[in-house]
Amino acid sequence: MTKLKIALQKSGRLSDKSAELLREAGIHFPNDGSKLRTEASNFPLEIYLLRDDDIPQYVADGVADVGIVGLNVVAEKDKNLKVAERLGFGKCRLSIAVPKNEPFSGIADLNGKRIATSYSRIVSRYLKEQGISAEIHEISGSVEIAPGIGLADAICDLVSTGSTLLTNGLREVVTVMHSEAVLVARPDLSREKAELLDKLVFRLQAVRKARNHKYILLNAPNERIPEIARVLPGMKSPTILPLATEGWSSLHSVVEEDTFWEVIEQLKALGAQGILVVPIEKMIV
Ligand SMILES: Nc1ncnc2c1ncn2[C@@H]1O[C@H](COP(=O)(O)OP(=O)(O)OP(=O)(O)O)[C@@H](O)[C@H]1O
Ligand SMILES: O=P(O)(O)OC[C@H]1O[C@H](OP(=O)(O)OP(=O)(O)O)[C@H](O)[C@@H]1O
Ligand SMILES: [Mg+2]
Repeated sequence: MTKLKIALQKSGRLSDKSAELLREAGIHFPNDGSKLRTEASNFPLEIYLLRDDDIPQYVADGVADVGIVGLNVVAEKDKNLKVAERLGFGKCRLSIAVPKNEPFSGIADLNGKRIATSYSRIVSRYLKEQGISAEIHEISGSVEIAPGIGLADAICDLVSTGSTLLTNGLREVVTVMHSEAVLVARPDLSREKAELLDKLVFRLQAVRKARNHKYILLNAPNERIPEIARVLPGMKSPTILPLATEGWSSLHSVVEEDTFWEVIEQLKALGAQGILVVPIEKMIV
């Protein structure tokens, strides 16, 4: 039987969330932390646990068929890979930062400067696009220390909360790219493997949509139902059920996580009562 081979980060920022996403998609596999190769028991999937930097190369070489890795690593390694799905976790940005007291009036200030980074390819490409000529110092980690020890004038590294920059006396001045975990695939998969990839993507989408939506139930006077239904269009239209209390109905729908609180405010203003919000496990539209 054909199996799809997937590469996941062994241990790091993406590991737990990658495994959790597969489990939520109903794919079960043993993960005792020491085995670097394992198999799903209920989906034709073989799992390799690797360093994240190696994943694009393994997928490009056909050692693995697909992989979960940060878009930042995909862009840096620059292999011929297809992004099959954005996964919505591991969100961060790749930014240029300078010592906090250093004046910075624009990207042109980087001309002739030394920039320390682990992302030399992305940074070179970016500086070239911007017409800036700077010296790039490639280092593999602890990039934020570079200006403090006289190794560079600026850095380019991943930022999420900004606390690492703050602790190291740096300030973010330019965002080079936004990143999140993505599922990447080799573009030349066999038909059987491409079908398995489609099945996997379908399941991941169902999990992701469910995570981004909530199921909402509320009571409302019948005369307010049309207005409330406009605020809560749901997947097609809301379900409306009569309550035992004369002149009242119960309305069920789905609401997006991002707009959730604004929608609740509007519903309250429209006279909704007894609002219940529950998580959705899977969502297939
Ligand atoms: N602060 C952050 N917030 C959110 N996501 C991040 C953050 N830092 C990194 N990431 C994302 O997680 C990915 C993995 O980061 P991690 O620090 O685990 O990598 P690593 O140290 O290179 O791991 P490995 O040992 O596998 O090489 C990054 O490539 C990026 O996409
Ligand atoms: O903006 P913040 O929330 O502070 O996050 C940014 C830091 O996170 C990442 O490092 P990580 O903590 O993963 O350590 P690593 O460099 O050892 O991989 C990244 O390289 C930054 O140093
Ligand atoms: Mg790495």
